[in-house]
Amino acid sequence: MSPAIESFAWPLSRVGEALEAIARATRVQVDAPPPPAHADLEDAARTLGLEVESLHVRYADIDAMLGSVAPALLRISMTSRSAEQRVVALLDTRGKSARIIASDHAVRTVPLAAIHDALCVDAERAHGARIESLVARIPLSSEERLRARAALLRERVSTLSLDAGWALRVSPATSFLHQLRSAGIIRMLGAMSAAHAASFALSLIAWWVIGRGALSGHLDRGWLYAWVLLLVTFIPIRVLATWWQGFASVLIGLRLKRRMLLGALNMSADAVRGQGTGQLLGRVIEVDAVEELTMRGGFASLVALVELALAIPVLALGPSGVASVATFLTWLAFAAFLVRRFAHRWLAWSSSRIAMTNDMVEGMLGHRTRVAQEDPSHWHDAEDSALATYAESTRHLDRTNMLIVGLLPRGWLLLGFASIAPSFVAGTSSPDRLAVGIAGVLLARNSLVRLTTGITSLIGAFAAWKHAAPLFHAAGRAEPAASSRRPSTNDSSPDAAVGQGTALLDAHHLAFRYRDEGNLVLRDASFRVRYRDRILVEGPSGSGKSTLGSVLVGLRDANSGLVLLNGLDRKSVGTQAWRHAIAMAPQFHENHVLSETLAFNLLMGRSWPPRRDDLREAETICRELGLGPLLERMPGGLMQRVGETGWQLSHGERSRVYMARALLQGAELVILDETFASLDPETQAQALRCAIQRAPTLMVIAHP
Ligand SMILES: Nc1ncnc2c1ncn2[C@@H]1O[C@H](COP(=O)(O)OP(=O)(O)OP(=O)(O)O)[C@@H](O)[C@H]1O
Repeated sequence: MSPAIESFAWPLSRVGEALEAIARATRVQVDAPPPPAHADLEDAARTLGLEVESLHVRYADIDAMLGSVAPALLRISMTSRSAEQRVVALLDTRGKSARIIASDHAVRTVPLAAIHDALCVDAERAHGARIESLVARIPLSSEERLRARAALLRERVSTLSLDAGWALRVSPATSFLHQLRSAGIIRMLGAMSAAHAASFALSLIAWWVIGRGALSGHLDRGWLYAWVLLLVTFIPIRVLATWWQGFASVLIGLRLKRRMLLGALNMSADAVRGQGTGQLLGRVIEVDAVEELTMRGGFASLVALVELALAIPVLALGPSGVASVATFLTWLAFAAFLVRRFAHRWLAWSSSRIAMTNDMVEGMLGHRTRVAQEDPSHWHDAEDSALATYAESTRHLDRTNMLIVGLLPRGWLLLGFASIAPSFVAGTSSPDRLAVGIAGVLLARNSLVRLTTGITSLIGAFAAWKHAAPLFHAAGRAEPAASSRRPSTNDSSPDAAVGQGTALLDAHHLAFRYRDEGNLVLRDASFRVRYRDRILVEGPSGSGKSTLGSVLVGLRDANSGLVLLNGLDRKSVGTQAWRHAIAMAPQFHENHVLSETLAFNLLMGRSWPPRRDDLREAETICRELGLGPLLERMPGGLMQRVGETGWQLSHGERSRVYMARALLQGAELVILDETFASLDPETQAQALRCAIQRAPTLMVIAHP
């Protein structure tokens, strides 16, 4: 390894500082306060507006990874085994070189190959000696020996996996503008607008060159060459503008999708349940429309505005400057009136369309009930009336759209030429001014064509946005969870030195009702859960046991009262850290087996892909819960696909998968809500033994 890389790298103990340096260099959160010294890497990154993704990569793929992973913290191997491990703060890569932030905070450029070598030192150390002795036995020149050694080493380690460190991504929860800025998209849009303006300016000059020659009746060779040259220059500029536009739209679309996905995950469980599947599906469908229409409309409108801004001074330079500009501005006012009307109609049309989607999905879900309970002659009444409303609003919309698309550009062409016609007829203006006047009219017409397409798409995007916005805003609610860490009995720091008898969770006078005017489900509930407690919560059906569980775990907020975890409320701890500390296996009807492998379903609380240790632990817990025979029966074992499209787990098997999933989260308190109800007495006893043994603190909710 090049010693320079090692000396530029940060010791592992300063990895938080390296993270902060990258956040500042990439301008993610310039004003963010430094993360608390005790925060782990994931929490610290979140405070800085970044997401951390562990990098596990095969040696054969290291080059490909280096080309696309920046910014990242790369864990390099040390030349001396005793030295402290170090990380390279990779800022970005350009061709064969990379910019890194050295541990003295200076930005340095190093060869990418040096970082590659630094990542491979351990593998070389492990296998190099054997390969060396093998190559030494073959009669080769020294150059051939080097090549053979490198090829054999590559072959030997190519399938091995390397824990390469962490990729850093701007969190989709940070301000969207911030995300665009840090990805360089704003700069790209600026360059695109400048390229469009340059291409319009070129086309105007080209028009002036050819137009004045044609109108004055003599076109010499020099002017003709100039005209051809202008047209040729126009092509690369236009290609560049289109390329930037396409690239920016892909990057913006990607960020929009990630933001919406986070928003969907951040929505509260009750909000999701309250809205119903139809509404939610409608929102998700609208996300696509927002993306599609914003891209199409946004770029077209941006280009149209550049054209408009150029058209007005060009019109003013024409033969009837003031009259032409005044006519154009009046026409624009008329266009604004039509567009406003179109916007109203689109909103009405889009609401009835979305209502129909919602009703259709809800109707499909409740189809069997309808078949069983409704008189067949009334099955389609609601759909007929919704269709009639939809058809009516479509008719209104189409009429205004026809006026906008058909009348606005053509009407202007007539008015524009009419405004310069008097000076043309009277022959009072020079050919130069006449050429410029005609160019102005045509340019203004082009801007109107583009503006009508752009604005109609933007209105569509706005209507779709009204439905998708809750998802977008929900993403912004991701709270900075770095204010505290997970409480852990394994933690050796003094404030976490806990043992049996220490309070883990305190509930003070909890009250909860589902609806403002509804009955209290929890009333003045106060209790304490200590570390290592094993608690049984019993009560009749409907008495509020599951509700209590969901309040403790942080799925619902109590209307009054307080829950404290190690003396801190949820706001101070942070939702993320709270959920790390308290895990629940909800009741059967609120829990799900996803269509994925069994391992995925078990290890949902851990990083994916799983490490070997995670898989081993998952299998051990499954066997302790009596799922051993099932693992033997399933051809894929832990990697067997389960869920709707896979192996259908029985009721009792599923409840133990939920239990294992909760136990595998490494939480301090595990709440099992009626998880044992579906098990036979022998399996029940076995599963309970496992839960008691595995959960640091356990709360079991059950019927008496
Ligand atoms: N989303 C909701 N909106 C209104 N009321 C609800 C809602 N969810 C639950 N409830 C009501 O709150 C009360 C407590 O429900 P909860 O599920 O907590 O009871 P439980 O003790 O766990 O019952 P069981 O033992 O039958 O599972 C019940 O009367 C239930 O009908």
